[in-house]
Amino acid sequence: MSDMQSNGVTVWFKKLEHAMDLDLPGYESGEAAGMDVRAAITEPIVLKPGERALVPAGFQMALPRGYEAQIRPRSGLAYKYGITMLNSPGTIDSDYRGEVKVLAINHGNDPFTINHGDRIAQMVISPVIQATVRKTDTLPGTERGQGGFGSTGVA
Ligand SMILES: O=c1ccn([C@H]2C[C@H](O)[C@@H](COP(=O)(O)OP(=O)(O)OP(=O)(O)O)O2)c(=O)[nH]1
Ligand SMILES: [Mg+2]
Repeated sequence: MSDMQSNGVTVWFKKLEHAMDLDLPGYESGEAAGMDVRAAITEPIVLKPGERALVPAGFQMALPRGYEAQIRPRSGLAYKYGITMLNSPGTIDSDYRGEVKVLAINHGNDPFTINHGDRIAQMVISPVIQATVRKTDTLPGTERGQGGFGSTGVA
């Protein structure tokens, strides 16, 4: 992908031993927001309804400072089988150098098998802001005030 297409943001990947036969995460269409992430496992994982598993993705990565990667569900797996990410969106910090993993959970009614190489999740690269944290005893007032959790009605 050219720098023009990628908005000048480069992400570096290092494949791990157990994933040498797999494609690195990749965009499946020209303007896809997420790169699909594959399961890098030595034997299939069977998730019974309600079960979760930390699925290795087979790579380490380096994001530029000021960016995160979000591990999100694929809607097809969610719709057809109830497979999602328990911590969605999972957060990959730009200073993380461990193997990326996917925390999958089966919210469906049937056991679901994850095989080596399956596209189990997608990963979106996103800018983040690290705010300056300051302490005060008085916050600026607003029209909403403390109203929340449906205070404006439902329809
Ligand atoms: O779906 C995920 C979520 C996290 N991570 C890795 C990358 C991330 O940078 C690190 C820490 O994640 P997070 O901050 O969400 O977890 P934590 O429980 O706060 O752990 P820590 O104390 O290590 O920050 O774990 C993944 O590989 N997959
Ligand atoms: Mg953390």
